[in-house]
Amino acid sequence: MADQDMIGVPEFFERVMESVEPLAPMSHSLQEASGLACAENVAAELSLPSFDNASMDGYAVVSADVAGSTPASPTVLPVVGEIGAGTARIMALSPGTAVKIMTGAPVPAGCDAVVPYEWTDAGVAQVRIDKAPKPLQHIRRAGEDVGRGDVVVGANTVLGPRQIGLLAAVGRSHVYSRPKPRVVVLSTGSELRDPGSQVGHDSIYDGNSYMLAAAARAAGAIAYRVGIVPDDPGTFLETVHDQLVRADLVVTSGGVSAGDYDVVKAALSGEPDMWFGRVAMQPGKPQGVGTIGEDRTPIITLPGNPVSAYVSFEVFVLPAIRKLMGLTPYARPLRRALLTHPVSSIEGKRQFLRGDYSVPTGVGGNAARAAHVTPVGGPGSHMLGDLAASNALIVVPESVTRVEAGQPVHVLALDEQF
Ligand SMILES: Nc1nc2c(c(=O)[nH]1)N[C@H]1C(S)=C(S)[C@@H](COP(=O)(O)OP(=O)(O)OC[C@H]3O[C@@H](n4cnc5c(N)ncnc54)[C@H](O)[C@@H]3O)O[C@H]1N2
Ligand code: MOO
Repeated sequence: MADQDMIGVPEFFERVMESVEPLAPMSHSLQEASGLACAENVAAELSLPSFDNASMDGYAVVSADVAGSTPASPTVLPVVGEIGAGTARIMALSPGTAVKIMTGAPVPAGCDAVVPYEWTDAGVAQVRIDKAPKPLQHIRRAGEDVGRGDVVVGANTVLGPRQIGLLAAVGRSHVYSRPKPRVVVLSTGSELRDPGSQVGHDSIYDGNSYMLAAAARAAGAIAYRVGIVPDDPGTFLETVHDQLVRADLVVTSGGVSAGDYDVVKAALSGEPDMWFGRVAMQPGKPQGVGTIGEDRTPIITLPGNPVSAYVSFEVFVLPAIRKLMGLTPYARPLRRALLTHPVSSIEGKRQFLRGDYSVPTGVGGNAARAAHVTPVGGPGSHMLGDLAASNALIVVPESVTRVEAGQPVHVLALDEQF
């Protein structure tokens, strides 16, 4: 039976994405910039290498002086000096002489090859050369890697280790990039207690705010776990407003369904920008999104059942965090896998089932090498043990009610970096 009041996952996704905009770029030190999206085209202010230098420890020579050297017919040259890496003094090499040189040291003027130690007797006052380097051999030429003025990192590039290394190598200490969003996480429910305290038959530990804060950090955000707010709309509103000063995004769990104490809905339904409703998915049906406060800070209100909260985070909050960070794609990419056991699903809802996803790395035929996914546990949205035992969500489309073993399905690989 079609439910008129229910919106589809793509529609709710759009609502969530419309509530967030990429954060304004700011200058970050290279240490801080790791994992951020670059917001400028960085042009190298110097070339790499920035001067001709030795690629081997050995002797700087004029190649013509040592041409034809062999063990049977070696060349012997006087060693007239030594240049280590970090030596700024420019030395010139006179023909018929050799200068000891270390890897990375600037080659002296006139030198056009370096003879590695292994091709010599490693002499100090004079050196016997048993093998001839070709012209330019063992010399790293200025600019052969990066030219001065080259764009070394473009806008929107994610600043990973290689980019950070390159920026440092061309002398940049800071880079304009989009900051990590500050995500305030709070959980609602008068039944909730902090781990480490006592629970009775009327109370449970607050797993969600820890889980969601950890998920926000894993997504690249700075997470502030506010913790538990009781089922009192006044206290909830006061707590949220107090947090807005340090929030680029607020994420709540619980209090959004049809119960008598659904505090989040009760507190926020008067807000002009808020939308509460039902989304055609399982788990994760009751949802809310909007903005709050003078700065219109985005707020996403997730359902309280732990698996519902986690699935909703993966499907909606993670993409919102990535949009704030300027990271694309926003949503986790779907992967294809063969189902090892049949699953059934509810018509009209997109089902997210827990699974164990594996990509074989060994040899074998196509089927043997294909990724597989095994369902883990049932569909219950309270099954946190099964969630923790899984590494993927199996996505069953709205129109599908059963998928047989051996059939391909889409999965969200939860630990995949993208
Ligand atoms: N009459 C109806 N009842 C419910 C409906 C409905 O449509 N009609 N929807 C169900 C679905 S689906 C979900 S999902 C939940 C969502 O409810 P809420 O968002 O209001 O969440 P709560 O009622 O506060 O809690 C639900 C459940 O999760 C536990 N919980 C909550 N917070 C935490 C936490 N931080 N850590 C661990 N566990 C938590 C809570 O104790 C409840 O058991 O509503 C259904 N009901
Ligand atoms: O839609 Mo609820 O999230 O199934 O438990």
